[in-house]
Amino acid sequence: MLSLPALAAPSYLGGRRPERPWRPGDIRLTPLWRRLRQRHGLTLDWRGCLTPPDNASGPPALADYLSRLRDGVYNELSSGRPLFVLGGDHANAMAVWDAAMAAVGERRFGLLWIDAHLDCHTFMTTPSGNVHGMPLAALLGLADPSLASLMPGRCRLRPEALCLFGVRSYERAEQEAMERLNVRVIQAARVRRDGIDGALDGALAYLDRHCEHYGISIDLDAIHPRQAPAVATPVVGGLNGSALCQALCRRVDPDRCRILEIAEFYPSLDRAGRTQRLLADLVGAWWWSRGSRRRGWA
Ligand SMILES: NC(=[NH2+])NCCC[C@H](N)C(=O)O
Repeated sequence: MLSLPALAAPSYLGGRRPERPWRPGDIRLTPLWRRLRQRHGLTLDWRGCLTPPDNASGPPALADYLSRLRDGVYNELSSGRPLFVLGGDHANAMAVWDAAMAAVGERRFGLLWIDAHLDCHTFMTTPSGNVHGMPLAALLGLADPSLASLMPGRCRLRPEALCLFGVRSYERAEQEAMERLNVRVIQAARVRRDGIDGALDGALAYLDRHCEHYGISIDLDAIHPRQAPAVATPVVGGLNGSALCQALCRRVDPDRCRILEIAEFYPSLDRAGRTQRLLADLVGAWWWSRGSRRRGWA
């Protein structure tokens, strides 16, 4: 049994609906732990669990949370080991990827962002006011003052080192922002047309040209809502979960990709452990990609 360094970040402060924070070892998450162990030979080596204080809400609480998360991720990555971060809503990404860029070097780092949404709003353009729809704007340096005040660090993601994958729901303003920066966006329709292997090959070949190391951020709503119901903002027509796992396992380069974030996990919305099992398979696919044993890391 191999143990994978992991951080729990069950914050829903930037999300659309509240959710009771879970903890490592939580009995409600048994399908996840069990599948990881039995199918993938993995246990999670919990390096920490960052929970927001009870009844926390509003921007100051979120800013405080993100800064703790950023420090937690940064400390883990400084050890040189790989890391899996399980969230919580996608506002967490502002902390996770800031820390990754600080640890790895901003100019060497890229990001594969697998998501139904573009998550590139600011407080000036958001239709909902939810910060989980804004992390990429913050990371790309497009934040308005209110969004900037939530940011836990100063790193900037280079637009050419970002590739979005599986997108199918967005508003005009964020689409324009992405187009202005010339960010590579591979829409879900394109994935359907080219096949997931071909489309993922394209995404990773693109990142290979623009960065030395990359992270992967998976918003569970990228996947078809029938397969991953435990999300707050489901969108029809998602990626096929098991095909995505297989493609990741075949294509991700374990030497260049050391950090995986899985976000928008709302355990209370799951049905019969479906999302949890898929989540375990995504983690397994990443960890064992290209038959890697990730030697020298763990
Ligand atoms: N991380 C997410 N689930 N993002 C969904 C964002 C939905 C919509 N674009 C909004 O800003 O409200």
